[in-house]
Amino acid sequence: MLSPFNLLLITAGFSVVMLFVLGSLMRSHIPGLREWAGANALAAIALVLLACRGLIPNFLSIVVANTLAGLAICIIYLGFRRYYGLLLPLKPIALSLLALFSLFLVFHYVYDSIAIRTVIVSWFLGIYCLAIGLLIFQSAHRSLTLSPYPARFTAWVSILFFIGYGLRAVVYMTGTDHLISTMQASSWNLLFLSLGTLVMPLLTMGAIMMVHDRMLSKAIQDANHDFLTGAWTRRAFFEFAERELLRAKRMKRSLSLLMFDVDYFKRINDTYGHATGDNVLIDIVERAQLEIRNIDYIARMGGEEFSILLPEADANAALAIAERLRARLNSGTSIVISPGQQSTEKTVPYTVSIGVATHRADEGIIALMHRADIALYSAKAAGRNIVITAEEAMVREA
Ligand SMILES: Nc1nc2c(ncn2[C@@H]2O[C@H](COP(=O)(O)OP(=O)(O)OP(=O)(O)O)[C@@H](O)[C@H]2O)c(=O)[nH]1
Repeated sequence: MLSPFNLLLITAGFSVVMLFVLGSLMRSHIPGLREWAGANALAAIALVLLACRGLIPNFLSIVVANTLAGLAICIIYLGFRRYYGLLLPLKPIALSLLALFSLFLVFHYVYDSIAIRTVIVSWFLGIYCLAIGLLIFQSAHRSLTLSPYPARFTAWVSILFFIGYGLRAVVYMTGTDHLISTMQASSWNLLFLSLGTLVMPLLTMGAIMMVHDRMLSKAIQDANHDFLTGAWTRRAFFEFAERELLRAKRMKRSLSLLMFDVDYFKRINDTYGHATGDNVLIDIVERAQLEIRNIDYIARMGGEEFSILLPEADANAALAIAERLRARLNSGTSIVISPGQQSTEKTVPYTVSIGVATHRADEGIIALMHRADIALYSAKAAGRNIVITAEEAMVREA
């Protein structure tokens, strides 16, 4: 039967269930999870204390229970701040909780009024819900997201709860409903308690959706980006290449490909160490990014081999970009070498060889890559630190 007692216990049960769901996500180490779990544990205790009204001392079922409910919403709010990497305003939050606790003491032991206490706790919870909603709306752009839906859902749910708590405060401030006990089965009380049962589960569900979204975005980001250089991975490259090839065919536009490889990279590793070799790879991608347009894609295909896909670049444009790139990378790089605490800077000379191919009608991406690859090998055979086109490579081979 729908009674305040049952509603409070059902909500406590929801919070316990949420604890298990949050627990299953803990190993993702996404900031905020600990706070949300802590808040649900506190909410479950607060709700059981509230439900035990009359069975346990009033101090526990009124003052402690409501302060714990307030603490739970504060911690949920802190969880969202942590999720977005924001500072935690612990002092104002502690002060607001102290105020809540003190007001409950006053309006129970000095001037006993359940209506005033209800108004106070409704404002308290409502304002924190509003703060959560506004925080998410303002901070959503800070987070790596796949879809805006989880954050929007959570923010709107928080705003709706703010409205619900505001209405509850108004109803008891104006005496629209005359509250004698929290366990009173009046329509207003049941309505607000029912609404209250949804707060923790829905805010937690929103948080879980946001955690999932971040986990998925991070997994996709990791799968698509080379961990060392930040360039696209081979996997991502093929995706883009297929898409750009279709677009080039459809729009009858050019598409070119550069394949390049560091010359004598093994020697660089052997002379300066593997860490310096890594720095050379990072430097290559940083410099190449400056040379290419924002519609181009640079990918690390493996080891010291890279590809650059050049949409809307014909053979002449591709050759010009390749020459510019070769010249830029040929200038040697200043690399900070950090043995222990001391860091020294030295110039590590390196060069690259580049093969260029421009898409031919009815050619697939594998065939295009193959021709660029042959051009690259031809550049290596020609002495390295040189750009060779696929057409030139064919002439050289003949
Ligand atoms: N530092 C570093 N070295 C790598 C990485 N991946 C591959 N290598 C090294 O790159 C070197 C490639 O050597 P080779 O294939 O002989 O090519 P190369 O010395 O550049 O010679 P050419 O390509 O013929 O000019 C090997 O020594 C690999 O160990 C990496 O992520 N970091």
